[in-house]
Amino acid sequence: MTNPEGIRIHPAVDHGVKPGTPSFSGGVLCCHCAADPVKVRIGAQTSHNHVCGCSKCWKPDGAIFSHVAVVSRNAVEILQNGDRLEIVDGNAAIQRYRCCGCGVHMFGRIENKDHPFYGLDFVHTELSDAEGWSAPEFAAYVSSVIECGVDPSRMDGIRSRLRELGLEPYDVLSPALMDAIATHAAKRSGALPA
Ligand SMILES: N[C@@H](CCC(=O)N[C@@H](CSCO)C(=O)NCC(=O)O)C(=O)O
Ligand SMILES: [Zn+2]
Ligand SMILES: [Zn+2]
Repeated sequence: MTNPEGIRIHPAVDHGVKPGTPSFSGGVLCCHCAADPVKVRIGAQTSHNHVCGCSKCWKPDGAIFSHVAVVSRNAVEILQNGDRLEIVDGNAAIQRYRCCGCGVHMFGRIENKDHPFYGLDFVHTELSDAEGWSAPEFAAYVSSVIECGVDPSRMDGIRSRLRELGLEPYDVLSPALMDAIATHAAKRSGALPA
């Protein structure tokens, strides 16, 4: 891999995307507090893992993208120090719970039952030291990195690097997820049978 500009997409993919293990069944996410971290158990394999350039998702220092996947909300269990979790933005579609000590987002939850992704929580599996989590499949909200302060002149290089890593860049979500959102909307409007 070339990466002559030294673009740092995210530490989990910067040295190549590692494949997941289909039989993998979960692990424990820990926040970055050195002592007594918040811990959240994810009791299932994740899906739709992607890197996300939006300004709302949590990114580790130096990374241009977050690394985020979804899992059933029923598989998410707070194990310790849940009293340190606070909602970042109660008006957002995804209510992200961050540790008030270190700022790391532990999970994001959708409470609106009409949302196309209701029932799925958003999680950052890099917070677990277990191996086998699903691999990122694409890059979402790529143009949004400009909203986070990336100079627009860097976008060609960033998109090339994403393609080199096998993470096709999209300015919203992948076609499969956009089709799922549109199908949900069509069923609600009656344009397609429910
Ligand atoms: N340009 C905006 C985009 C923010 C955005 O819509 N983010 C998406 C993807 S997050 C995970 O893939 C989203 O669904 N947000 C809902 C929410 O954050 O509640 C920006 O960069 O801010
Ligand atoms: Zn913390
Ligand atoms: Zn995002």
